[in-house]
Amino acid sequence: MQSTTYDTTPEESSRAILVSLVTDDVKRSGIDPVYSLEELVALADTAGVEVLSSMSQNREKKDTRWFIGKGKVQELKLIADELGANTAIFDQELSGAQVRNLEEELDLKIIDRTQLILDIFAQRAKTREGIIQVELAQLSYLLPRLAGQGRNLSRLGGGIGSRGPGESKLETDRRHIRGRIDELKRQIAEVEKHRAQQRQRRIKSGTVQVALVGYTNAGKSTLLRQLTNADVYVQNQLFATLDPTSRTLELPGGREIVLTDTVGFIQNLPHHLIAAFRATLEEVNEANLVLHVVDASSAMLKDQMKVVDQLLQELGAVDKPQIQIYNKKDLCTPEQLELLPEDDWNLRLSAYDEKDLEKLLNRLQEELTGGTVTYRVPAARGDLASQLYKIGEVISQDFDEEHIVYEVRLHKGEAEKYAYLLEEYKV
Ligand SMILES: Nc1nc2c(ncn2[C@@H]2O[C@H](COP(=O)(O)OP(=O)(O)OP(=O)(O)O)[C@@H](O)[C@H]2O)c(=O)[nH]1
Ligand SMILES: [Mg+2]
Repeated sequence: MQSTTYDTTPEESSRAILVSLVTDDVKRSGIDPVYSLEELVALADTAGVEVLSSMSQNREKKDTRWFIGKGKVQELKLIADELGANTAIFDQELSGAQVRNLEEELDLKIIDRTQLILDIFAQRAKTREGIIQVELAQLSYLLPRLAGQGRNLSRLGGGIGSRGPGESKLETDRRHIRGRIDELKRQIAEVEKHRAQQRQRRIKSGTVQVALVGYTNAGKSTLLRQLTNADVYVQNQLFATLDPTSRTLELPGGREIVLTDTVGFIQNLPHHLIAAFRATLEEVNEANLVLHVVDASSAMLKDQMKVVDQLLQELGAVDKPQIQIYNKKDLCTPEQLELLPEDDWNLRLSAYDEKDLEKLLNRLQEELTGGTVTYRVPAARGDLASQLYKIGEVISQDFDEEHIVYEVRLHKGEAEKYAYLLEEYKV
């Protein structure tokens, strides 16, 4: 089977003007358009695009033909000419027809936020799994936009936004792309199966899993590196991490746990991307404990936490015991620090402060190594057995007349939540 990498080196550097349209829908969505545009600058920067200028328009609704108003299109044309731009990046999703119209009118490469994010992911994808997932997301995004886009893409050559399926791909018909999508889905199903087997093995071996999740650039990889000396990529860039990395970590009491770093979240994360990365993100669902890493110094802290919570909800991981890690404490003003809660479930720290790391380790030790309890469960009740694995680490199991006797070391948070279900089987 042919393998495809869309990670092409830009032939010409992209010089872009960023465009945001603030419609009533955007206002209602609760997304701060100013912050979103700032984030688009960071995304463009991460993708290696030179940002020349940005503009935004307030409008009740988007224009069907041009997305922004016709007058604004002309303004964009003037600015682009004056600054020598070759690209315009829109902060909201465009339809295929809008892209085509804008490209014809402006003679600029037109891309939107989703495409930019997909592009960054394509640059970053290194493992087979990551590459398959990105390609699936790109094709799913492209398929409904295919009509009429081929000409433009082939005309515009390399650079940002062309890391999508290239010219030769676009000459092939939709059926071909659908076939490829099916093939990728099949491969992802295989990946999922493989991951499920790995998880099963880990569960059997009683390994305690802790997942680092959080907004992009919050400091997840830094924490993993600081705690485990893992050689992971830390960058002041968005989406530095794409593929989950796991490392074992020894707690102060000597117990080993597995700590997993995951892909960062962002507001308006393209839907196709979430769908394609489900297998990867599913790791979070298997964790016994979630560490939600937050950049406490960010002015958008609340919004970023909300985005992460929503995504955890979508993944079905919202009920996991979760400790909020308010990271980058060293960058916070005293006023910011004062607003941050601190208790068992909320820790303030700096990933670069040894004392803080010790504090975190002690907290993990406390959370993951509670007391042990013995349960005697009918052998036929597999459903109860799976509950047992949720509330703690099974240290031993013995058969006893159609029953299984489990010795379980309870995880503090989970035990409180689920243990009552098993109360009657306690020995
Ligand atoms: N001052 C300070 N900087 C930090 C701290 N933790 C992380 N950083 C910096 O924040 C930036 C992002 O860190 P990463 O660890 O790459 O962030 P991440 O959450 O893994 O980001 P993605 O992989 O993009 O989701 C880097 O420049 C780090 O050096 C901290 O406690 N204090
Ligand atoms: Mg990272």
